[in-house]
Amino acid sequence: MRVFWWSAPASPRAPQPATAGSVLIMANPTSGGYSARFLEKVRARLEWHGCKAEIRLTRHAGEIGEVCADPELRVRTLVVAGGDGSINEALTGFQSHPNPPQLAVIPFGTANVLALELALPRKARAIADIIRRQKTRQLHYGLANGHPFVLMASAGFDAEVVHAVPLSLKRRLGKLAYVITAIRTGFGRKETPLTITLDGDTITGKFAVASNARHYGGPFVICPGGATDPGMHMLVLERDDPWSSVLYGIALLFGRIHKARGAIVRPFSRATITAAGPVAAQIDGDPFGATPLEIQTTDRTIPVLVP
Ligand SMILES: Nc1ncnc2c1ncn2[C@@H]1O[C@H](COP(=O)(O)OP(=O)(O)OP(=O)(O)O)[C@@H](O)[C@H]1O
Repeated sequence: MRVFWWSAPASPRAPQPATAGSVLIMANPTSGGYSARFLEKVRARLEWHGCKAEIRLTRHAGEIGEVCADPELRVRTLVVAGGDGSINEALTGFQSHPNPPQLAVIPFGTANVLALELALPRKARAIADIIRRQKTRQLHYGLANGHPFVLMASAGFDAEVVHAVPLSLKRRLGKLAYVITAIRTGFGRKETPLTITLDGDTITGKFAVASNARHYGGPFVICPGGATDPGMHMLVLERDDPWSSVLYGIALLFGRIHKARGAIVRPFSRATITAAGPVAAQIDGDPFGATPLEIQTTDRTIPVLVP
């Protein structure tokens, strides 16, 4: 068996001394599309250019957040090799770090919407060159019940699917697992009306997503502006019965969701999403409990490496 040199990663509780200017790659080996070979190519290219790079594989959920919150973490660039959930962990960890490093992304993950948002390349060499060149943009993010999110926070049908999708199915089938779970969930569920307040205005709907990004669920555009622009938009759908969900799904595929009947897209600074009973919620594609959600835009940013 081939043993890679990083196969025995250091404990996050006993971080190795790290030099300023160095690169730490935190890789989630359970993320969709994970490839040790790909990581090694990125590392080798960086080292070839004289850039010191260490790879650590996570051993449990939450480890990226722990490493990113650790004040002893003193690297110039923290690279997340994983999906949107892993990136959210890093962002959350950075909230507790006195001087967080800049963020870079090696896009694994089932969807990796942030990689689309930042137009990241898919080739190892090109990604290494982004890390090496150090060109940054400011990544804006919002807060949902005080928790940071970079893509979206939502309540309703999509969050129910995120809660229900079995991990084994997601690992086996990737995005198709969400489609299968959506079909299974869609026919048995009870619709719950949501009340959404947007900077004081109240609207009602069955599904609401506060989007900090242009894309949703893949390369599908749902609102203007992106994660590197300030401000957020709320998309509210009036209906979520199975037939309406299919029609909204088609509109989403064609980038026409904002024009669909019963769809509203509005910019906002502060929003709440409430319901008579708890409705499933998600942020950045991972389960996030249930309503009520209190969402706010912030003027906080972190530097992220871009092409
Ligand atoms: N070693 C690990 N074992 C189990 N879970 C992990 C491990 N490392 C990270 N995780 C968790 O896995 C979750 C999902 O990972 P990630 O987002 O990287 O991949 P994904 O689910 O395939 O992609 P996406 O979020 O784009 O759909 C993260 O929220 C993270 O907490």
